[in-house]
Amino acid sequence: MSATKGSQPLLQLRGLCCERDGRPLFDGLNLSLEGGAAVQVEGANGAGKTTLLRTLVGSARDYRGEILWCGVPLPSALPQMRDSLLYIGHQAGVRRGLTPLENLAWYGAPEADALAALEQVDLHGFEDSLCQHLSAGQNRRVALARLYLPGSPQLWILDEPLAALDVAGVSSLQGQMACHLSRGGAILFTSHQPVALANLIRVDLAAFAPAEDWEMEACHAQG
Ligand SMILES: Nc1ncnc2c1ncn2[C@@H]1O[C@H](COP(=O)(O)OP(=O)(O)OP(=O)(O)O)[C@@H](O)[C@H]1O
Repeated sequence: MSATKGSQPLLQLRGLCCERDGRPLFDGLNLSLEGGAAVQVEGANGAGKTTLLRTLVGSARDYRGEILWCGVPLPSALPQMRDSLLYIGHQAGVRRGLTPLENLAWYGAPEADALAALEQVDLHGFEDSLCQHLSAGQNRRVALARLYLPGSPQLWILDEPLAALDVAGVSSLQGQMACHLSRGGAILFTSHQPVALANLIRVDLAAFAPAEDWEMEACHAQG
């Protein structure tokens, strides 16, 4: 599978394999992602989606295979990649003891930009409320407001960005993702639900699950 359109992909995975607790989650994962394209990583609970994303952003280093940023392998390319990366993980990175405005300021957003972004995610009127007093969906919106700030990095890696969002929130986010792609950005994200985007490659980790003989061997070892 390939999301490559031009000469040099932004991100390439070659034969990627991740294990946890001695159990292979996926193996032989190949992927290319270039500007203007999106990849949706799918898979059952526990398939390894979050593990994959954490591996790609350099939070987990125990993998086999190669990850390349603009043709240069990680980990040496990690600093360059992080300069062009906006990662929103499963926990969303919202500081619950701060307000939405303070959260965006923590990421360096000027107040005018932060206010505009919070308006875009429909948090007008909640800018100065403590995040610990906001709902799950509102906290997800605080995290996603970073996607609406000007000068967004080229590569977005998003773990379950649609989780906890209502219908209007999903629609707004899909629009923002499409806008990012139209500007030449690239997105790799996980989601259990369908996402309407042009130029979307869907990757099901089940296709890269370990061969059954691994499970057979495990059974024999136990028996
Ligand atoms: N640090 C860790 N130590 C041990 N096991 C781990 C660790 N991180 C993840 N795992 C295991 O790896 C498997 C994959 O977890 P992961 O969170 O990547 O799945 P996922 O596909 O994102 O699942 P979900 O859809 O439920 O979010 C799980 O069985 C999990 O228990």
